[in-house]
Amino acid sequence: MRSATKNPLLKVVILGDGGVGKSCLMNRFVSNEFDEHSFHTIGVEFLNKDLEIDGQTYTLQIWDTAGQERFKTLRTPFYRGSDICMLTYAIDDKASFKNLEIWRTEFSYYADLKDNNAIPFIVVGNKSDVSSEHREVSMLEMETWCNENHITSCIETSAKNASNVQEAFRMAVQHWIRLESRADKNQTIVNDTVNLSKNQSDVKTSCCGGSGDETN
Ligand SMILES: Nc1nc2c(ncn2[C@@H]2O[C@H](COP(=O)(O)OP(=O)(O)OP(=O)(O)O)[C@@H](O)[C@H]2O)c(=O)[nH]1
Repeated sequence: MRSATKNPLLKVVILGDGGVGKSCLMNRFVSNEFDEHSFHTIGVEFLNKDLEIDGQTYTLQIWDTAGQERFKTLRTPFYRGSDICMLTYAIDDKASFKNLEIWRTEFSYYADLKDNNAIPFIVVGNKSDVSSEHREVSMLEMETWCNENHITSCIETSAKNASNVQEAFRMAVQHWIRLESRADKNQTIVNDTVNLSKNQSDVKTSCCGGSGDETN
């Protein structure tokens, strides 16, 4: 998180296969608009949007990336410094769901993650408005994959009818808040440990000083 502005600024990257609806999700969330004929993204685009949670306003800097393989070199430099990674697929496209693993690996590599748990991943199954005969991925499959990959946040959305889009971003930030407060607690423990060893070395010094005085 960068704290140059008054509100915490969170960098959110949206990843997933071309055509799953990443640009539409961002535009629905930021502008409450939907484009039936959205064009493929080339490289990356970003938009900012404020979100309030428990009286605190967070500025989300949302990076919409190009899902097509040919744009890989254009998108990957933008992964570093991310606070939240949204792994997206379309519920009527099984291949896009299967590719989540590839997206997660690509993100972890180029964001230079040491620990996958250090960044909130959220899995988003978009196009939940499609009719049941077109559905290729069930909720259970999504939840199972998330459990297996230790991802605790997942949700189905529709950028088309606006279902759960606000909730998806809210869920991601809430997850980030939980991880951040856990990291703060760990930092407090580390600081206490350092202080404790500092006190011990103070004691040693005065001991040595004391014995030195005695020999003189
Ligand atoms: N039915 C339905 N269609 C959607 C939804 N979201 C996006 N689409 C359609 O899916 C197509 C692709 O949407 P985009 O948002 O451009 O997809 P993208 O993931 O950004 O694609 P790339 O830029 O190539 O990575 C467009 O025709 C959208 O209108 C949705 O929730 N429901």
